Amino acid sequence: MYCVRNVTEDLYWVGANDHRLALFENAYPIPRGVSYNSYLLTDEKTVLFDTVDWSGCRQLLENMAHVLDGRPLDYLVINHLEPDHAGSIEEILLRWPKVTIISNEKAFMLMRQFGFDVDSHQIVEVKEGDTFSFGKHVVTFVFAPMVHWPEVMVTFDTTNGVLFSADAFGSFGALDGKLFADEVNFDRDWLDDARRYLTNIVGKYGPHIRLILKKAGGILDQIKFICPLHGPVWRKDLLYFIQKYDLWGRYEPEQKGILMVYASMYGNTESAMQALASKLCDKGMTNIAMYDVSSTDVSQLISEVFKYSHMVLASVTYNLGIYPAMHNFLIDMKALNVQNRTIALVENGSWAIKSGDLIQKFLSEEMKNMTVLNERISIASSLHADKESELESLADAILDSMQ
Ligand SMILES: Cc1cc2nc3c(=O)[nH]c(=O)nc-3n(C[C@H](O)[C@H](O)[C@H](O)COP(=O)(O)O)c2cc1C
Repeated sequence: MYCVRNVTEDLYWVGANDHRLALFENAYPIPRGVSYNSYLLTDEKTVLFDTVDWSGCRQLLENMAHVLDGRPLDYLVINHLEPDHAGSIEEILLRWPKVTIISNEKAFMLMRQFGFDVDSHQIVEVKEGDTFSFGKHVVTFVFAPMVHWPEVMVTFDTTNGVLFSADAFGSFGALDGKLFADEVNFDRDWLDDARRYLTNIVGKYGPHIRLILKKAGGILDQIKFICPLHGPVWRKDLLYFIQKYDLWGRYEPEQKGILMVYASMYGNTESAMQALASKLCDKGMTNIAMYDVSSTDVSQLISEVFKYSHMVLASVTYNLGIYPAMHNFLIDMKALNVQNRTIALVENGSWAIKSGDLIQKFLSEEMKNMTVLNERISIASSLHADKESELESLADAILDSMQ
């Protein structure tokens, strides 16, 4: 059965939802599923903007057949060549051999690399700022390299203000009918997944996010819809989401609050973190999120890192090193260019306590603009009541640093 929705009068969402995939990019858990968004414009010419993952191809074809209603497909615009969007290109070319493909030089190179037979079809190679008319609708192409691949471009329809934003402004989560961000409680139900999507996938490329925001800044008043390749379409309150992107692209936190992450084998480090959290709450700071590094997917931790201003990292010593899951979290933060955070450390060990120094060294030498507080709690196996004052001082130091 076809499943389409109008974005505007003559623009249709013709994508597919996926609740079966467990790991996006074979890496990120997606318990809420994901959508592959593809859009079909029915102007004097018909135009498909990007395709879907191969797994959604049948749905795409059924949706297209319904909207086209016997008309041919005239143009295929490819903004992003990653297979979760480009996987159905070859099928489109087989079914509509007369279609003209519009994309850029790098994307055409990738199409050939991935084995799509583009050279036996009409192609139009566009450059930054080129325009193209499909009848009523005139679009312009804006390059957005590394958001999230080098060939990425976004297409702006100057006629109706639709921005086809590729992976930018996307989110994990299947749509399940609700196409528009204003049809869901985005802040409550979607923001965490939108942040987890962006920060894990493109977090490393903050400067590139800032560049595309700068380009969009020039035409902000003309953008009426943002149509990303995953997740809801934006037609109201666009600035809410643009401002989040601005923060994430600058590695600035969304909230003053504390992310507490611990690595604990037998529960003593965990117990110390609970005691510290209670002290912080006693003193009035309740915006705290606590995670066990061993049982939390690192993509969720990364998302939380981008949200909160402060962190407490607590780790046992393990074979004279940092506990492996905590070490992995640090490596991930570094890989994604996380910066501008204030961190307090708690370490634990039973005979040679090393984890605090090692984490401090990693944060100071391997990462940028990470402030580590001087106060640190060092636990010999378990935290005893005589260390209550140290707990108190650490809580005070964290709160002072939040002023
Ligand atoms: C495989 C293994 C390696 C460990 N290596 C060290 C170590 O190098 N130095 C140390 O002081 N403690 C080491 N420990 C002990 C733990 O770090 C220690 O018992 C800690 O207090 C446990 O805290 P927890 O209750 O939060 O798990 C090791 C424990 C295990 C199981």
